[in-house]
Amino acid sequence: MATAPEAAQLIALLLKLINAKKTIEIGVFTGYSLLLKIPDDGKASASQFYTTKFDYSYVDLDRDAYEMGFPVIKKANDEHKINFIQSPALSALDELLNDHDNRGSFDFAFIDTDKVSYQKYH
Ligand SMILES: C[S@@+](CC[C@H](N)C(=O)[O-])C[C@H]1O[C@@H](n2cnc3c(N)ncnc32)[C@H](O)[C@@H]1O
Repeated sequence: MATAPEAAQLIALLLKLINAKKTIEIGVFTGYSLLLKIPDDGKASASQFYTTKFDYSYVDLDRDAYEMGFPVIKKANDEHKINFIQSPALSALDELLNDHDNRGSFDFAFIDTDKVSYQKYH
């Protein structure tokens, strides 16, 4: 299920207020909430995922739902900015932390995934 519009607007406002440059979203579904997080000058690619300091990464097990929302992402001209990682969240996060440059480097994280694992994501 996608984020409620009013929660999404709050997230977008917070991101603007803190001028977030590096963010991660765990739980993408069709991508509704990811479109809120990318400023006009944002850019990311799969090869940059573990290394850049200016990055917008999105992790989800399910690529099919993301593909369903992809035409809207394309219409917004944001497809080249998105680093979609198809992976279980915990292994993606573990891999991310293997690169010490990533530790403490994210300005914002939106966790919107399996609720029973939330404690493990911190
Ligand atoms: C509530 S939806 C995300 C909604 C999205 N943030 C939005 O606002 O449009 C939850 C998503 O988490 C994904 N998910 C569930 N368990 C996961 C896991 N262990 N690792 C990665 N993704 C997972 C599901 O495939 C689903 O797409």
